[in-house]
Parts: sequence; C-alpha cells; structure tokens
Amino acid sequence: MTACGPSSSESDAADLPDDLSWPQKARVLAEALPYMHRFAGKTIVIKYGGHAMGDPALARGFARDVVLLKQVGMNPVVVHGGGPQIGRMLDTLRIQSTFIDGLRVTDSATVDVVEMVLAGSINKAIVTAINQAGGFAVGLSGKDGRLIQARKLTRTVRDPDSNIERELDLGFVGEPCGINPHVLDQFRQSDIIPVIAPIGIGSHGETFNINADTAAGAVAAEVKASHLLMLTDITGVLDSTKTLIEELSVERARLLMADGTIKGGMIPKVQTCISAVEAGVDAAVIVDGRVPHAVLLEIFTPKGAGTLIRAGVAER
Ligand SMILES: Nc1ncnc2c1ncn2[C@@H]1O[C@H](COP(=O)(O)OP(=O)(O)O)[C@@H](O)[C@H]1O
Ligand SMILES: CC(=O)N[C@@H](CCC(=O)OP(=O)(O)O)C(=O)O
Repeated sequence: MTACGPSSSESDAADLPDDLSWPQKARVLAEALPYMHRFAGKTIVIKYGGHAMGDPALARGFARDVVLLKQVGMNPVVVHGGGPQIGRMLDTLRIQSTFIDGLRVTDSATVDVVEMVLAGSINKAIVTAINQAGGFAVGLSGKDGRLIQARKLTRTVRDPDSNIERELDLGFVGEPCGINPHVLDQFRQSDIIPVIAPIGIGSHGETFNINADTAAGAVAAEVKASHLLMLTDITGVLDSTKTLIEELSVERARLLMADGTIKGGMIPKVQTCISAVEAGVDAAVIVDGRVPHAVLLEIFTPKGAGTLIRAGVAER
C-alpha cells in the first residue's frame, strides 16, 4: 500500500501524564511479559461503551492499547456502543426516546438514527483512531457477512398490583440469535482488528438495535474469548453503600439485580457478563474506561481496574 504520510502513533505518546521514571517504565514492561506469554493467541473482546468514549486523549489511549494487544500476538475484537451519541442525534432531530431496563425503545424512525450513528460516525471514528495508532482496523456492523443475526427481543413485566404478566413492545430492539464465526475467523488469521457496531440483521432483512453489551457478550461466547472487557464510565459494580465490588459471583450478581442495587444500564452489562462466563469465557470484567490505559491494566497487571465476574472462585 502506498504511504500518504505518517500516522500519529508516535507523536501522541505524550497525550497522557508521564508520572513514571524510566526504571519504573522498564519494570512495568518486564512485569507484563508473563501475561503476554499467557494470553498470546487468545481472543479478547472489548466492549467500548459510549460513555467511555468522551475524552479524546483517553480515546487515543484506548486505540493504542488495542493495537498493542494485536502487536503482542493477542486477538482483540472491539464491539462498541454509542448510547449518549445516539441520544444527542435523536435530540437534534427532535425524536423522543425512552428506556426500559437500560434498553432504548426503538421505533422505525429511531432505528434509522441508531444505525446511522453506530455503523456510521462512531464505527468510523474508532476505526480511524486505531489506524492512526498504527493498527489495521476494519469496521463492520452485524449486517456485514451476517455477523450478528438477530430476532425481536420480547420482555414481560409483572404488574405488582394485579400480579398479571404483560408483554412490553420495545419495537426494533433485537437479541442476537446467531453469530457468524467465519467473518471473525478471517480477521484472527490476519493483522486486521475488527470493530463491530451492534446492529443485527433479522431473518427478513430487518435492522435491529442491539444493546452493545449484549452484542459483545454474544460475540465473546461465539469466539470463545478468554476475556470480555466492558469499558464504561464508572469504577465497576457498586454495592448499596456505593463501594466497588472487586469480585462478584454470579449468585450475588443475580441478587443485586433482583433487589435493585444493580439497575439501568448496569443490568445488561452484568447479565452479559453472567451469560459470557456461563458460556465459557474465562473472565468478564466491568472496567472503568475513564482510567488511562484501562485495557492494558486489566490484561497485563494482577490488579485490574473494575469488577471481575467469573464462574467458580474469583481471585484477583
Ligand atoms: N450497582 C451499580 N453499580 C454501578 N453502576 C450502576 C449500578 N446500577 C446502575 N448503574 C449505572 O449504570 C451505568 C453504566 O451503564 P451505561 O450508562 O449504560 O454505560 P455504557 O454507556 O458504558 O454502556 C453507570 O454509570 C451507573 O449510573
Ligand atoms: C437496545 C439499545 O438500548 N441499544 C443501544 C445501542 C447502543 C449502546 O448500547 O450503547 P452504550 O453501550 O454506549 O450504552 C442504544 O440504542 O442506545
């Protein structure tokens, strides 16, 4: 390929505060070596949430982390969200939007905007950032190669007064019912980093809006990822006293959702982590994306930056 000029991968190294001496930096690198060996060849699915994307320096740091994972022999797969960005576009277009349990009720006008924002501007911004950081990213939505096949999501609620169940209609909100692994297999063999927008394709060609956490979990389960990292804008799962829970068993997670301690956008995140570890993903971690290089911290150090959920006994 003909080069058109330098990428910014070297020039933006000074984006983040430099608070380590050179010997400390050398030690960090040396300590990362065993993790590089352990995770070489493993697939790491990273869910990059809309709230974690706000700060340009952090976004550049994220892109560099992803490139570094690929460079040292891992197989990063990025699945992104963009809820706040969709919300802003809907506001501009004066389209009202409501959420039920963290899911956007999606009518036909809304699904067009969701696809435009997710598969259009956000997907391309992330692809550009990774490529600027020296990587080779390719953007896809779940429609490309029928990567994410989806069906309409149905939700039932029980009326507390009458105790009668009724079905809620969330419109074009979908749930993944099949992931085409061949598409991602092609990338695993190459230097390409896939960046996936959580748009699903229905059996009749309909477009479905899929919560990005759910999409990331389905991808992680299908590709048998070793790690699922969920980058968000909070330190992790908080208990009722607002204290960070560093390790969360599946049982306790279910209790905290039932008693309302875990609510809103954290519900699909935690449900996704549970499904992922039950499907064989070794570790699902809700990570604070506001921490510079949160991905590297989580993968290359014994002390991660959020809440770890894994089947069996969790240790950290
Ligand atoms: N128990 C909890 N612990 C932490 N965050 C929670 C909890 N319950 C609800 N939340 C909310 O979930 C939000 C994360 O979900 P969301 O806004 O959808 O993030 P993203 O855009 O990264 O997917 C947090 O910012 C917080 O407001
Ligand atoms: C069904 C549903 O809620 N879809 C989400 C898709 C984007 C998303 O999940 O983005 P975050 O990860 O940034 O929240 C939405 O419309 O906002």
